[in-house]
Amino acid sequence: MSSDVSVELLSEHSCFGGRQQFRRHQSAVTGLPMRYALFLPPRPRALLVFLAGLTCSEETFTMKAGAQRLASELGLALLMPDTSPRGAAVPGESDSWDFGLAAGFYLDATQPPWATHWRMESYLLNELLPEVQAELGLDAARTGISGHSMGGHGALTLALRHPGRFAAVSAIAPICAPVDCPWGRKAFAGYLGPDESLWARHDASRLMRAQTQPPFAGGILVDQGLADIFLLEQLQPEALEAACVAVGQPLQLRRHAGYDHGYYFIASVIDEHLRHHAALL
Ligand SMILES: N[C@@H](CCC(=O)N[C@@H](CS)C(=O)NCC(=O)O)C(=O)O
Repeated sequence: MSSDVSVELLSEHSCFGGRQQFRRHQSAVTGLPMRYALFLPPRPRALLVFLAGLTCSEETFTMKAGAQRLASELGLALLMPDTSPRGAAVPGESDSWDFGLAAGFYLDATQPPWATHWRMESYLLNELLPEVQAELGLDAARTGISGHSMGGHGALTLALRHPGRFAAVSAIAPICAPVDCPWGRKAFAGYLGPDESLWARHDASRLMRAQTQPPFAGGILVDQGLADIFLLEQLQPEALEAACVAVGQPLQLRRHAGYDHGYYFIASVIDEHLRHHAALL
């Protein structure tokens, strides 16, 4: 258990020789209590942050992906943050499933009424991650990031926006070009306002194109199901692929016939993501 008294252990479960914990702590950044899940293998030698998608919480990946068995074997601690602040009672926060609650998009909102609490980027980078890294004695060279859908967007953009903070990156069915898709446009308009020039700073494909040299020498792994109903309109992996080609960034983009957007797909490819990170961290 964390030695930090401000971290509350909500539950703990033995799991593949390690411990699956659910925790809550008070965030100064969001001004709210925040929940997260942490899987601790018997001998943690690296840390993988996994960001979940729209409608999810810290429980979703933890309970559905089946990542703990191999993570335990590889010595990977797994950190699963929540997908937005909760409990702020911002008017309209639960009006739609793709904006507000469980739809934080891993950025800091600048627009009222979101800007006060919806600060997931600063919360993750300046608060949660340093806290967990310090507890485990693991630095950035031993930290990777991955995610699914909105969380894949989060993994790619946070790694690109914060060079040196993550030594490995991967994503499963990520939103690759949010400036050009309905989910991204709705979120960015609401959280960042009407000036679209500011949106590009949170768009993985545009951020990649702006690189002067390939940022991830170890390569990026992306898996995408071809029976994913969100593929064409929302996810657009071809935009990330083209951006990586343009800057010489190695990208392994694997397209899987028959797989949809859900956790059966994630469970089917998660082992290779864990191995990707374990090899680089
Ligand atoms: N709420 C939407 C879909 C939301 C959705 O597919 N969310 C994805 C992330 S974008 C997810 O992981 N959902 C949780 C789950 O499948 O357990 C719907 O019902 O059509």
